[in-house]
Amino acid sequence: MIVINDDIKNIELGYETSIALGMFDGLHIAHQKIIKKAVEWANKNNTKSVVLTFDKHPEEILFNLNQKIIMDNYTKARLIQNLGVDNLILLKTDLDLLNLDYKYFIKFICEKLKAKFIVCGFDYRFGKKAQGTASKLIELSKIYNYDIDVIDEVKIDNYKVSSSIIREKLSCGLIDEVNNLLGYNFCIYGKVEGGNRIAREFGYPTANVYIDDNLAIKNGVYITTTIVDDKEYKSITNIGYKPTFNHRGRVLETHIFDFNKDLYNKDICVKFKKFIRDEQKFNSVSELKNRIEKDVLLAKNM
Ligand SMILES: Cc1cc2nc3c(=O)[nH]c(=O)nc-3n(C[C@H](O)[C@H](O)[C@H](O)COP(=O)(O)O)c2cc1C
Ligand SMILES: Nc1ncnc2c1ncn2[C@@H]1O[C@H](COP(=O)(O)OP(=O)(O)O)[C@@H](O)[C@H]1O
Repeated sequence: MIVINDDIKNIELGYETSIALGMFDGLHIAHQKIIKKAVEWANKNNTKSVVLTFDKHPEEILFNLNQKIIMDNYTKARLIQNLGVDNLILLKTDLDLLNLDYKYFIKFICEKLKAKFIVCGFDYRFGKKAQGTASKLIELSKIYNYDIDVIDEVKIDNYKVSSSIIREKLSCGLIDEVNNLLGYNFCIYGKVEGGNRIAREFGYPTANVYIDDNLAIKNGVYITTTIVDDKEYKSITNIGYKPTFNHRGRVLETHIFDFNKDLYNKDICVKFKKFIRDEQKFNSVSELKNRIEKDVLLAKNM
C-alpha cells in the first residue's frame, strides 16, 4: 500500500480510482463496509482503491480541542492495508483544508485523484462549514461522471455503530463491547523501543511501545495477545505513565508469556481482550512485582 501524507495542493494520482471517504477512526464495522466496497469496485473495474482521510481529527483543528481518538495513524494504516487497499491518502489537516469549498474538494477528487467510484457513509461531511454531504456527492456525480454508493447506518444490538460511542467505551475499559462494535479485537500497532531495563530484573520483561496521550483507551492492565513476526502469543499489557517510577510519557508495555527473544525495533501488534485493573503507584518495586505476579496468574487462568 502506498501512503501519501501531504498538503492537498501537492497530491495527484496518475490512474483512475475507486475512493472511500471518511475519518475512519477505529475502522469499525461500518467503516470496513465502506472501504470493502471501494476495494471491490476497484478489483471489478481494474482501477486502484484509495482511502481518502485526514491526518488529524478536524474537530481538533476547528475547535482547538484535545480530541480523543481510537487509534493513531500508524495503526489505522496497518488495518487499512489489511483490507487490501492500494493507496492511503492522509490529507494534511489544517484550517486551510477545512475551509475549502466543498465543490473544490469534489473537483480535487475527480480531477486530481481521477475518481470513477466514490463511497462514503450516510453522514459524511466535508468542506467549509461541513456543507459537503452525501446528497451533494450524488448530485455532482452526473457532472463529473462517477458512480456513487452511500452506506446506511449500521446497528448492532440496537446500538448505532459510531466512533464516538466506541471512544466512550474504550475510555471506560469496556473492551468486550468495543470489540463487538469494531468487529475485530481492538489493537495497537507499534515499534518496540528500549526502556529502563528494570522489568527483566524482576522477571517480567516488557516490550515498550510509546503511544499518544490522546488515545481514548483507559490506562491500566489488560489481558492481551501480541503478534510478533506473524505469530500470536498470549500476553499481559500495561498502558500508562508507570507512576511507581515517575516515568515521563505514555507507554504500552507488553509481557509475552512463554517467550524469550529480543524485540527491540520490531513491529508488534497488541490485541486487547479484557481490562483487569487501573494502573497504580506502588511504594516499592517489590510491591509492584507482587501485584504483577497476581495479574499474570489471573491472565493465565482466564
Ligand atoms: C502486568 C503489568 C502491570 C503493571 N502495572 C503497573 C502499575 O500498576 N503501576 C506502575 O507504575 N507500573 C506498572 N507496570 C509497569 C512497570 O512499572 C514496568 O514494566 C517497569 O517499570 C519496567 O519498565 P521498563 O520496561 O522500562 O524496564 C506494569 C507492568 C506490567 C507488565
Ligand atoms: N517475554 C517477553 N516479553 C516481552 N519482552 C521480552 C520478553 N522476553 C524478552 N523480551 C525482550 O526484553 C525487552 C524488555 O525487557 P525490559 O527489561 O523490560 O527492558 P526495557 O526496559 O528496555 O523494555 C523487550 O523489549 C524484548 O526485547
